[in-house]
Amino acid sequence: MTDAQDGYIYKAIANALEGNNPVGLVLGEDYPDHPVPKEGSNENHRRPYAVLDFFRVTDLWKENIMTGNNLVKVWRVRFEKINLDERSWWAPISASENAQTNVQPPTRQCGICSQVSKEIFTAGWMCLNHTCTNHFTMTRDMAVAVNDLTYTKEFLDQRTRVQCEIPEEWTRLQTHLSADDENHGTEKAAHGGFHCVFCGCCSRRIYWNKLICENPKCKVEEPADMKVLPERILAAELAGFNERMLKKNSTVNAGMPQPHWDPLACALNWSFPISSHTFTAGNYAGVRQYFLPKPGGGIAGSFTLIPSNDVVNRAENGPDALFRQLESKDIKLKRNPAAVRGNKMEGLTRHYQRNFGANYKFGVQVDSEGFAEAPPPVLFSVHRLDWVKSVSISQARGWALSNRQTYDGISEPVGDFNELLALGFMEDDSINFHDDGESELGPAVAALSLGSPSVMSFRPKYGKGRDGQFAAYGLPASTAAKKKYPSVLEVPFRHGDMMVMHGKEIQQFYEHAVVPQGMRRFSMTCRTIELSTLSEDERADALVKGAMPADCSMYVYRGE
Ligand SMILES: O=C(O)CCC(=O)C(=O)O
Repeated sequence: MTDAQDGYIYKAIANALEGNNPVGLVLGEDYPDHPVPKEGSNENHRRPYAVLDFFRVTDLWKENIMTGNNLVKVWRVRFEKINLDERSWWAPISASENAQTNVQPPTRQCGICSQVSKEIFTAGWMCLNHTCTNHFTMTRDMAVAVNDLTYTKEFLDQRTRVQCEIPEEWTRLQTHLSADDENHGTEKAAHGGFHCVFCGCCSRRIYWNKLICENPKCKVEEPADMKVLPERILAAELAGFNERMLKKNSTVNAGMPQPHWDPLACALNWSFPISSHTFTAGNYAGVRQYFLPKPGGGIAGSFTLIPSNDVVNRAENGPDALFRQLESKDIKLKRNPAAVRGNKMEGLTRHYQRNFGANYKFGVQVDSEGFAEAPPPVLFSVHRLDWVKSVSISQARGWALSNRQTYDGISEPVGDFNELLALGFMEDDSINFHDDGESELGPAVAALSLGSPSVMSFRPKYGKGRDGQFAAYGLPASTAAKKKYPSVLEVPFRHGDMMVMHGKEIQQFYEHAVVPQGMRRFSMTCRTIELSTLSEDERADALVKGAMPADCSMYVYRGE
C-alpha cells in the first residue's frame, strides 16, 4: 500500500497488528486472476471480487520499489489465515492438506539500530526498520534490482498458531430482503448494501425501491422487497418515543415551567432566551412558536411547530393517506453523492432524496422533476405547507410587532413555494446539523413529517467569526477542545406534524438537525427559490418546473 503513516489504511493495519485483531479479506477487481469459488456463482458472470477469510496481520514493513525512474517507498503487509485447521478454498490442489507450523524464516539483528528483522528475501537479509539509516540497504553480494526481489519460501510458508478471536457476530450482506413479519425493507440491515444473486458483486443500496447491481458487466435490477409498515410498529415507535422524550424533558426542564412550550420539547440551556407563544390554527390546537435570539439583541427567526392530531391525520388525503401513498409509490427517491462525486471513494448521503419543482442547489446534487409531473402526495404536501407558512408568518410578525422586537422577518418578502425536497429515512438514518441558508432561498422553509417520529434540534453556529457571539446568553465562549455549541432547543417532530422556519437570519445564526427514531420516515420540505437570484436559463427552467398543474383545486388546504 502507498498510504502515508497517517493514512487510514495504514492506521487500520497497524492497529490490527498491535491489537492482534482479525481482519476480513476480500480481493477486489484489481486481482483479475484470482480464483473464484464455484458455489452459487453464475458461470455467465465473472465475479469482480472474492471473499477470502479472516486473517491476522503478522508483519508490516516498508520497501523501496522503482516506478519509472523514481525510487518509491511503499508499505507491505503480510497476513496469515487464522483458522489453520480448514483448507482454504483457494489453495492449489497440490498444496498439502495441513498447514506447516514449524517453518520459521531466520532473523538477524541490525548493527546500526539493533532491531531484529526477519530475512524475507531470497537475495539476503536487510534491515526492515524504516527509521534506521541502514533500512533496505543491500550489500554488494546481493546486487539485484529492487523490483526483482522475491520472498523466501520460509517467509511465505510461516504459519503460527496464535489465539485470535474470529468475530462471531458478523452478518453477510443480504442478497435481497424477505418481506416477512420481521422484515419490512427499511431495516438497518437492508441499508448497508446487498450482494447480487447473479454475479455476487457487493453493491450499495442507492435507490429506495430497487436494487441495481453496480458491477458494470451485470447491472441486474430487482425491486427491493418493501412491505407496508404495520400500524402496530408505528404505534409502538411513537409510544417509546413519547416516553423517552418525556423522561428527558422532566430531567432537563425540571422546575422550569414553560407554559408555551410543547410538553415534550427541551430547552437545553435555560439562560438562553427563547421566547414563545401558543395559538390555534384550523384543526390544529397547541401550535407552538419559538423565537430564536440574535446575538446582541433582537430575533434571528421564528420556528413554528404545528402538532398534528387524529382528526387531521385520518382526514381524506391527510398524513395517514400520504404516508401510505409514499410507501407504495415509487417517487424515485435515491441516495446521491455527497463527497468526492464519481471517485472510487465517493460517499453517498445516508438518506434518500428527490426534488420536485424548481432545482434546489445545495451540497448534494439531486435531480428535479417539475410540479406538473409530480405525484399527488407531493402536490398535497406543497399546498398544506403553503397554508402553514402563511399562518405561521402572520403570527410571528404579529407577535414581534406587539412585543416590539427587532425582526427582519417582519418585512422580508416571502414568495410562494416553488420547490419540494422529498426525503426518505430508513432505520438509523438522520440528517446532521446544517442550515438552509443558500443565497437562492427565500426566508421561509416548511416541512411535513410522515411516519416514524423524530427529534428536531437547533444550535447556534460556532466558528467563522461567530465564536463567543452568544456568550451574553450563557453559552460558553470558544475553547480549543469544544468547537460546537450545544443544542438550545429540541422538539418532537411526529407523524403529521409540520414545521416552519422563518427569517433569513435564522439560517445565518443557527443550524438544525433531524434524527428520526424508527423504521421509516418521509419528510416533505418546501422552499422558495428566488427567481431574481438565478441566471436567465435557470430562471426559465425554474418557472416551468415550479409551476403548478392547471387544475389544483383538489389539493388546496385550509387547515382541515
Ligand atoms: O427531515 C426533516 O424533516 C427536515 C430536513 C431538513 O432539515 C432539511 O431539508 O433541511
